[in-house]
Amino acid sequence: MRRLRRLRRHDFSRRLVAENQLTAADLIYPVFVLPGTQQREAVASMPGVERLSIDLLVAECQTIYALGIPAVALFPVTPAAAKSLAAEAAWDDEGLAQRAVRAIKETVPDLGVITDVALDPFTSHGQDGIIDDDGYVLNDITIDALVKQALSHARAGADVVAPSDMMDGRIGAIREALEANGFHNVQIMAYSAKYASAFYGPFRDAVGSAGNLKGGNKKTYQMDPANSNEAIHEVALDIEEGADMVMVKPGMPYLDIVRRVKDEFQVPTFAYQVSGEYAMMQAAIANGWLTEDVIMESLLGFKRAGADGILTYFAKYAAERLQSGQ
Ligand SMILES: NCC(=O)CCC(=O)O
Ligand SMILES: [Mg+2]
Repeated sequence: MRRLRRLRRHDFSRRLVAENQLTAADLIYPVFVLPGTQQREAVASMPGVERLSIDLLVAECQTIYALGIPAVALFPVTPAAAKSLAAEAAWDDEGLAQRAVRAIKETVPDLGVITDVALDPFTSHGQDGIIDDDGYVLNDITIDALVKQALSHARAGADVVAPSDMMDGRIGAIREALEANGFHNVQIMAYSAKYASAFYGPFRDAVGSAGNLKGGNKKTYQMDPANSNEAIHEVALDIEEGADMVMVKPGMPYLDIVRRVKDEFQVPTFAYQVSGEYAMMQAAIANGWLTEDVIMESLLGFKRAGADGILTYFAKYAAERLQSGQ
C-alpha cells in the first residue's frame, strides 16, 4: 500500500525528505533609523520593532551580522522640517540614510546595506514622487530625483539600491547613471511588483509618512491587487532595464505572484513580508490566539513559493531561532 505517512513517522525521515529549508541567509532585516544619538523608539503598531539612532543601529547591525543575516534594508525617519514638495533632502549626502550607510559600512563592512530609493519619506504630501497641481505623481521628473537619490546612496557606500517607487523606466535610468559614475558593482533590487496595499499601514507609522498622506492612496503608480499578468510585465521590464534582483510586495497575500515570477524568469526573486503582515501575526500572538510557530511557517511559505530571500521584520527573531536549532 502507498502510505505517504510512512516517511512522516519519524523526525529523521521528515528532515531527510524536507523539500525546503529556511536559513539565516534567506533573510533581509528592514531597519528604521532616527536622527540624534542614543535614541530608541518603539513603533506602536509593530510590537518588537524599534527605530534607532545611527549609533544604536550600528551596534544592532553587529548583532544582525553575527546571526548570519546577509543584509539590512535601511529606512530613514525624516523630521517634518526636512520634508518638501520636491523632496530635496532625499539626495543630501549628509542625510540620515547616507550617514547611516557610511556608519554601518565602516563598522560592519561585510553586512550588505540596501537603501530605499523613493521619495515618500521626504515629500510633504507623503507620495512617492513629485506631484502636479492635481496631486498626480509625475513620472519622468520623479525619475530625475530618484537618480540623484540613488547616486547619493552609492556615494555613501550602499551595496544595493532598491527603488520602491514604481515609476516606469526608473530602473534603466538608475542603472545608466550608476554605470556612468563608475558604480559598476552597485546592485539594484527592484521593487518590481509592488501592489497598492492596505498592508503597509504600520510602516507609514514607523517612518512618519501616514499623516502626510492624509488618507490618500498610491493607486496611480502601485499595482492593482486584482492583477497577476501585469506583474510579469513589470518584472520583465525591470530585468531588461538592468535590475539584478526583483521583488514582490506585499508577501503572504501575493505568493502566487512570487511563484509565477520565479517560474517565468528564474532570476533572484525576493518578497517583502510587510509591516501589516508582521502586525497581524504579532497581534494574534500577543492575544494568545496564535503561537509563535506561525512565524517560521509563514517564512517557509516564501521559500516554497520560490523566493530566494525574504525581507521581514521577523528576520532577527527567525535567525535567533534557527541558531538555537528550534
Ligand atoms: N518601501 C518600503 C515599504 O513601503 C515597506 C512597507 C511595509 O513594510 O509595510
Ligand atoms: Mg515598473
